Amino acid sequence: MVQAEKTRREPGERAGRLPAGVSFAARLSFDNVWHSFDNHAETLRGVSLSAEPGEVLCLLGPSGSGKTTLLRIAAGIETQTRGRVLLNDREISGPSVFVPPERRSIGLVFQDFALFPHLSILDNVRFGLTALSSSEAKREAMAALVRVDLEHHAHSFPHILSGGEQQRVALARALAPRPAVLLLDEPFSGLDSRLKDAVRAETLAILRQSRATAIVVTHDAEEAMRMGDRIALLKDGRLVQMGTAQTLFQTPIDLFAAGFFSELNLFEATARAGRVDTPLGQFSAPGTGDGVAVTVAVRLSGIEACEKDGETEARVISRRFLGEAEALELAVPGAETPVRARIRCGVLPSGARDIWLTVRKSDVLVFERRAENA
Ligand SMILES: Nc1ncnc2c1ncn2[C@@H]1O[C@H](COP(=O)(O)OP(=O)(O)OP(=O)(O)O)[C@@H](O)[C@H]1O
Repeated sequence: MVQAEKTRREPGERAGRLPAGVSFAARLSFDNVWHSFDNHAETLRGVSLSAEPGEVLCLLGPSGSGKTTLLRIAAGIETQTRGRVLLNDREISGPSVFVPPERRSIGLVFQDFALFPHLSILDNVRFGLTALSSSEAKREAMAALVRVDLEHHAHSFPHILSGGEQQRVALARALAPRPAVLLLDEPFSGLDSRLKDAVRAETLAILRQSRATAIVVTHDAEEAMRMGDRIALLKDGRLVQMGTAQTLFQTPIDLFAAGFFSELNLFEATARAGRVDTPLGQFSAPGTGDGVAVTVAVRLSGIEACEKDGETEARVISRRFLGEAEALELAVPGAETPVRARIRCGVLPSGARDIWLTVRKSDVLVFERRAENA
């Protein structure tokens, strides 16, 4: 299966061969959206966000944070309890408006692809093209299959296709009606990890070419960073932070956001004169008042280790080989629990025991301790 995937063209090549955009991209906005299932706690609590025309927006968050529910509300297969959904400033769902799913120009790709096993690939893709004549629907479906490079499988049945190919059929089916917005719910979660990177890159290329606005649900921060023009991070039904991957990674709004993007060592400290002391050294905490309790988060990847000339002494407790990197557990004077570090392989000689650490300042984040961070 993997071999066959490799013989295809690169995604970028496809863009040159086929006609450009197929959709009129639209802005999709959620305005103060609340939701709860009958007699259950709130699933969404006042979410307001917009996906801009033509952008790929990733909805990121842990399991149960409300990502799928938000997508289903946009598609019209779930209804919010309060708030509005707008497509290009036109309300498609609100207190007195409900545009049915088939009239929203919004396509949906499900987690499990949801292909009909008894229909050919072509008929699967044709399925949503009910507004067209039979011959037009066939032509459009074939064009959508060409777009995902699967026209040669038009008359095959889903079971003979690899997971990656099935995902592309699902994408072709969703794109065939030329939606203004495409919603993808964990589209790569069913794929073999070796296939994932290739299918993700291809999907992104196809989305760009289609020019549809896309909202992609994922719980994987790395995937969100690879795919999203912007990322909306959700927690417990609330929008925590929204921005580019760089913004969320470099300036996370709180400890939750920081921990979602990086593995962290945490130290509790008290700010004094704009600085905080930790077992890994003293760091600046600009703007933090004297006596304020803070959590200092140090990225595992921000700790460098060497045999001499570092800033903090440490003793190696354990080392685990991870290929390009090595995971270290270290005893550091003053630290109640082992400090973890992720260093490049080969930096420390095997058998190194007493070592020195240096922390990159850009990998230190200081957050005032609040109830939810504590
Ligand atoms: N039909 C339902 N009835 C009651 N509660 C539900 C129902 N479907 C989902 N929930 C709850 O609503 C919350 C949000 O679910 P949702 O599927 O939107 O989260 P999610 O972020 O997409 O999670 P996941 O990544 O696990 O799919 C969860 O706590 C879930 O248990």
